[in-house]
Amino acid sequence: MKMNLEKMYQRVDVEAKRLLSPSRYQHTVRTAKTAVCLCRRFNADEKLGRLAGIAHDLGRGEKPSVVLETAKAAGRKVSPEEEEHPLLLHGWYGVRLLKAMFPDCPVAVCEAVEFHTAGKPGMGKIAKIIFCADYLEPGRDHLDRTLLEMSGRCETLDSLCIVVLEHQLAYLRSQGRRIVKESLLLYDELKRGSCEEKNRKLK
Ligand SMILES: Nc1ncnc2c1ncn2[C@@H]1O[C@H](COP(=O)(O)OP(=O)(O)O)[C@@H](O)[C@H]1O
Repeated sequence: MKMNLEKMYQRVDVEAKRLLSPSRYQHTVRTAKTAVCLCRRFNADEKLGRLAGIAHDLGRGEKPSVVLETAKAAGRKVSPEEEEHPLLLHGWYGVRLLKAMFPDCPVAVCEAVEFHTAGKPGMGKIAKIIFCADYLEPGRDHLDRTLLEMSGRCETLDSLCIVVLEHQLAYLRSQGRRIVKESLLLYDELKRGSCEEKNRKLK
């Protein structure tokens, strides 16, 4: 029999508490709550958003070197950015843990966990919500008034993703960090979509 999403949430919550530091666990709880708010705002399934929120950092408790070795041993293609900064692989690792617990975990939740750090073009609604919720949950140090005001004004989930991505990419560039290709492709895709939307409205 398929386990329901509430039971899955409760089991992942216990696992997240066990695997993560107290502050990282609190971040996952706030991300789940923020995800529920975004699901209501953008008309997505709240139960999926809540589960993906509590699960998104399951892989964050493992040492980055172990995650990198596991990825290589499993035959996953590792990009130069991931090789240099294996923390980027914690979403991939987290999905392995999640699927080991629930082989029938919903695809939308797995996608959200796997791609929550850098995003990827074509990702679905729940993945976009977790991408934003992870960045905008109220405990984040980088939140300032401008970011909160801009986020609050967004009428669509895609425009919220653009605000989050622009903030995140500007920060990474200011630190001289290499940016993952998928983030740039996602950004292009979202910007193209928003131009098409504007053109449609003008017609
Ligand atoms: N698009 C990206 N390209 C390159 N590095 C990134 C990108 N997005 C996030 N990172 C880096 O990956 C690491 C993990 O990100 P994240 O999971 O958001 O960490 P945290 O939850 O601790 O803020 C961070 O060091 C972050 O700077």
